[in-house]
Amino acid sequence: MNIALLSVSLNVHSTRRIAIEAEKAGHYVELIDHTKCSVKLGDGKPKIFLGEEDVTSEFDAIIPRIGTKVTRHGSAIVKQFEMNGVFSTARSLGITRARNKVRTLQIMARKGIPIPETLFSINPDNIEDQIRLLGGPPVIIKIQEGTQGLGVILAESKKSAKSIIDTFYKMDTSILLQQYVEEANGEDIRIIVIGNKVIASMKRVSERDEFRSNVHRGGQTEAIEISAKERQIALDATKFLGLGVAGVDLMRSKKGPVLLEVNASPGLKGIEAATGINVAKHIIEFVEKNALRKRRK
Ligand SMILES: Nc1ncnc2c1ncn2[C@@H]1O[C@H](COP(=O)(O)OP(=O)(O)OP(=O)(O)O)[C@@H](O)[C@H]1O
Repeated sequence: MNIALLSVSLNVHSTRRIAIEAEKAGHYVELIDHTKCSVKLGDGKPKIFLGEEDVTSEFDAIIPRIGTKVTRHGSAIVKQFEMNGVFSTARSLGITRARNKVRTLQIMARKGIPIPETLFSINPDNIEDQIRLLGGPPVIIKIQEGTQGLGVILAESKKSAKSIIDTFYKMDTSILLQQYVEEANGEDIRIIVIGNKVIASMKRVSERDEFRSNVHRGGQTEAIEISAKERQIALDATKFLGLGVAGVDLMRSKKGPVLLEVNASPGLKGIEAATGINVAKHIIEFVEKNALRKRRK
């Protein structure tokens, strides 16, 4: 099978891992830098170009690994491959939904998936009311498009919460406010879902004097067993967003597990190291099953 890895570089660990497993399984795999792709619409079938090369009909499947800065363009390229009948491990709609924390939480709330109490607004006139609606400080303030824990702020007092929120509103930065899940103790859970199955799960534990458990913020990882409820939340969240492969983040709150967010291109380094599970191989097996099925239709 011919597989395109939509990523900016093979130097990205997860991209490289997937390429290695694809080659081991006997596939032809090519890195397609989506930032260098263009789509030509008009007469005839829409065409996708990598630079000057026409790559419209080169691939049976694509595996998107779209970075935060180019979500819109990246998902448009994914959409074009999809519309041309190529199997993708993530639908373009799923990529854009997952990238937007508010959108994700809106969908989850509608579907009855438990999430932390969350509020979004752009109004600087009633910040005190907004904090009160969340039960008062401490509150978490998140930049909507943040990643790796950057742009996630813990405001412990009303004074600091007000000044931070006010600053973001005045800067036109989209944020959301969230109840601080203190009892999670700086820990969260990452669950990898591939094709409606939980493949691996790990706990991330934050460093001392840090509430964010992201590996990029010094969090330590270990494999864990998850509960039946956590498993169901991960499977449902992935399905509701329309993703084939996802990294679902949960926290254990006193009300039970709550969903934090869903990643459409989850990193593989931490989870493979913590669990010893070959996640990249599972992704390729998922592609094999589904791309072949799509071709047979
Ligand atoms: N409401 C909350 N209460 C307590 N801790 C939180 C809350 N929200 C986030 N955290 C902590 O901050 C970390 C980063 O939050 P979040 O996952 O929302 O941000 P991110 O920057 O999008 O991360 P990622 O790189 O996983 O996409 C979480 O892993 C968790 O440890």
